[in-house]
Amino acid sequence: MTPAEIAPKDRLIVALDLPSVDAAEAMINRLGDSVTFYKIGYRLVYAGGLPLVGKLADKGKKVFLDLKLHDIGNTVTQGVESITRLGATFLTVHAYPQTMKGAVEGRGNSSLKILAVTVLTSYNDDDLHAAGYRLSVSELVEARAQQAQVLGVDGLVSSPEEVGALRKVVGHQMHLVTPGIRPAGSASGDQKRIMTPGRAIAAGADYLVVGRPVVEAADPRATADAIQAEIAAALGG
Ligand SMILES: O=c1ccn([C@@H]2O[C@H](COP(=O)(O)O)[C@@H](O)[C@H]2O)c(=O)[nH]1
Repeated sequence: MTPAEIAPKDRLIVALDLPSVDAAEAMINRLGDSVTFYKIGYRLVYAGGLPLVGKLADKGKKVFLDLKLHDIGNTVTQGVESITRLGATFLTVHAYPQTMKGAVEGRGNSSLKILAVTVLTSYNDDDLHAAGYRLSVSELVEARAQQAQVLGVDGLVSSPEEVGALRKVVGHQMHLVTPGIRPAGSASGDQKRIMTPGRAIAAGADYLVVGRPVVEAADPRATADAIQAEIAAALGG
């Protein structure tokens, strides 16, 4: 599927960052048919949520498994080989060359897509420097994107701020997936590189990941519907 063919509704990925499988299932029921794509990350996986990947896939939902793997290449390859059997659509790894190479090998010809996390959206230039990097966020994101593309990675996770530049680097062959999304007026929390849903789509993002603004909303379904309407409007729909 080319980016232009992705339906507006399917571009919203709701992060199920909830404390238990029961809480996640309750949220999925509340969101009903308004949300088609979910992200499962550390919080839910370590609370016993991994089987939800298959359950959601069986219900026709897509799942982004946000495990952000990073280890020696052989271990990553073997881990990803196991993950190909779970039914997820996307899996994240950190954008280090050995890690990305191992993940692409492990994914093989399966339908699982590997996304490389370029620079976490909670980091700014000062945070990168404090972690020992000499490059700015935008320089490191672009360098890692180039490496990811050469290694055969399927997509990139970045903030929406980098999406315009990334399109010039990787064209339309890679999925661009952006957390750091904040509807106007919502709290940024620990996110430092943020954009509204409409601006992120206009910048060229394929998929938007939204957690707290939806799952902590008084009315999660109405919030998800409003984000999808903003996405459709930005696409000219
Ligand atoms: O760079 C990254 C990579 C992953 N994430 C994840 O996305 C969601 C965002 O949640 P919000 O509540 O909307 O901030 C969360 O699960 C992160 O682990 C990211 O934020 N930035």
